[in-house]
This record gives sequence, C-alpha cells and structure tokens, in this order.
Amino acid sequence: MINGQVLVKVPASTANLGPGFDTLGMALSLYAWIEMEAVPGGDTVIELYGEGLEGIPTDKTNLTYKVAKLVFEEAGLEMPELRIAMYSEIPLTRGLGSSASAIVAALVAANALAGSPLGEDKLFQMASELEGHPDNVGASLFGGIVVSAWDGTRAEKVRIAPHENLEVLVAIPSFQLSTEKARHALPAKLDMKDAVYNVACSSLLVAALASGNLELIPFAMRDKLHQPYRAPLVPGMSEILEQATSRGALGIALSGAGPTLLALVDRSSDRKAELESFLLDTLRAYGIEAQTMWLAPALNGPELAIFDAGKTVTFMERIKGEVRA
Ligand SMILES: Nc1ncnc2c1ncn2[C@@H]1O[C@H](COP(=O)(O)OP(=O)(O)OP(=O)(O)O)[C@@H](O)[C@H]1O
Ligand SMILES: N[C@@H](CCO)C(=O)O
Repeated sequence: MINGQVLVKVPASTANLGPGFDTLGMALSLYAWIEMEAVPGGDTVIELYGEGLEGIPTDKTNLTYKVAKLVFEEAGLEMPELRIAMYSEIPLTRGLGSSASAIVAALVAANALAGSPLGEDKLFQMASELEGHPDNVGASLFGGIVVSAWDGTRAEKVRIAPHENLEVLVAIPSFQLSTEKARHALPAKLDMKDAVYNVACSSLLVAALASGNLELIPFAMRDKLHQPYRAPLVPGMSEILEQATSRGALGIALSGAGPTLLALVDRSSDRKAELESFLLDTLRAYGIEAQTMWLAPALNGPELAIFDAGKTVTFMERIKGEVRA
C-alpha cells in the first residue's frame, strides 16, 4: 500500500460515433481528476470540488468509493478508510462519459494506492462490467479511438491513433438525459436491413479512421440502430443529423446516450463558425439552450502521479494550472 496520495487525471469520452453502438469510443480533451489516499484510523471522506459534481453523494454510496472497494477486494487486500477528492470538467449525464471517467479514475487510483496489484487488462475488464459496455471506459483507459467488443464475459480492444486533422465540436444541451432512460428508448428487435446497414457503416467507419481516410466519414458515420429511436428525446436532433454534413461537419452523431451532439470536423475547415451557429440555432429553434465546446481527441489515457505522505499542497492547488478557467 502506498503511504501518500495518488492523483489521477482521466479524459472524457464519446461513445458510438454514430453506427458503432457500444463498440466505438474516442477520448476527448475534457478531464476529471481524482486524488485518493488511505486514512488509517480515520473515517472515509469524499470531497467534491467545482460546480460540475452537484448532486453526487459524498458518502460510501459514491461510485468512486464503491469502485475502489472492488479493487481492494479483487486484490485480496483489506479495504482502508479513504480520503477521495474529485474535480470534473465533464458535465454529468450529457453523453460525454462522466460515469466512465469516474469508474476509470477510481480503478486506476485505487490500484495505484494498493501497490498496483491489477494489470491494465484486468482494469479494462472490471470497467466494462461496471459500465455495462466497453466503449466509454475503453476510450478513457487507453486514449485515442478505441474499438472494442464485449461478450458479457470478456472485452477485447484495438486502439486507433486519431488522424491529426480531426477536431471535435460538441453542443451540450442544458438538460440531462441518463443513459438508463436513453437505453429504454431502444427497441427489443431490429429490422435485418437496418442491422446490415449498421454493420456496413460501422465497419467502414473503423476502416476510414484506421487508414486516415477522412473523406469517407460523412458516408460512414450514419446509424439506424439507436439514433432514430433516441431522436424524440433530443428536440432538434433529427434536423441536425440530417443537415450538419452540409453545414461544415465531416460527420455528426449523438454523443453516447446523449443529449450532446458531436461533430467531427477537419481542423483546416473554414466553416467552423457556420457549423457552430447551425448547431446552436437549430437547438434554440426547438427551445433547447446549449453550450458548444471545441475539443480534440485525447491521445492518452489516465495520467498518474504519486506524492509522499506529509502533504503540504492541497488537491485544488495541485491541479489548478490544468483545469479550464
Ligand atoms: N465523478 C463522479 N463521481 C461519482 N459518480 C459519478 C461521477 N460522474 C458520474 N457519476 C455517476 O454517473 C451518472 C451519469 O451516468 P450516465 O451514464 O447516465 O451519463 P454519462 O456517463 O455522463 O453519459 P454517457 O454514458 O451517455 O456518456 C451520474 O448521475 C452519477 O450517478
Ligand atoms: N453505448 C452507450 C453509451 C452510453 O453510456 C449507449 O449509447 O447507450
């Protein structure tokens, strides 16, 4: 067990990229930080900083504490009382992988605190099981674009380095949409034609991303498996999906389970302002206020730092140079 503090920085993620439902993920340049230390003889304390984590519990029902407990159990070690501090730029319940980032951050931090008994693959397996699908957690854990398949027992993945010209525009509506609710909107059965369409688009998209063939993205980034069923949950989404590629996007999708809409954009495009206005104006026409952010694919997974006990620097002082203003 480490006698000191463990600090972990984890990227947000977008899942599906349109057709790759529960399979494709990409890490994004928006981050969550967690600091964890054992407090022998003390009580567990969970400190949440910033405005982004409002409503998250600060007792042992907190997701990060429960995940840390699983790590200690899996390693066959006694669970210590913990101090957990967290700060997140990733808006909750918006389709940007906040729960996956919390799971990955807690897995990596608790494993480091326990002396790293579990390997990266074990953490990926645990994360996929905790989240219920490997797309977001894979991206947060490995960075870049991650193609993964999970059969309910084991997850396998291949990481793709994102093309250097890829930029990401997200439009984040002001309302929350839980993954649970967005999954309930999906049908139990799918038409064979739609299934074939998605296999084709998802396969082509992976091949286009892996070969750096950005011209194929507008054709490949289309979906008939989940987005049509989720569209009624996000007013304006259908119009945006239909028109964004003619307004400057390379590709457009619902980010994860939504409600955020995510456009892939060529960094050198001179139509960025037009695209941003189109997303905001269309959502506003349907009565939805949204915030846009220009992001990049995050190339790396978690960053880990370990500090000796006898701390003189606070958590927020440690990360303040890095967080968004
Ligand atoms: N930092 C955190 N600490 C503790 N719990 C968190 C944290 N971040 C997210 N969660 C939990 O995850 C829930 C959000 O998960 P949900 O899957 O609905 O949305 P999301 O992960 O933001 O979006 P998506 O999975 O579509 O990308 C929150 O309501 C909260 O319960
Ligand atoms: N693949 C998942 C991501 C959200 O957690 C979904 O679309 O439901």
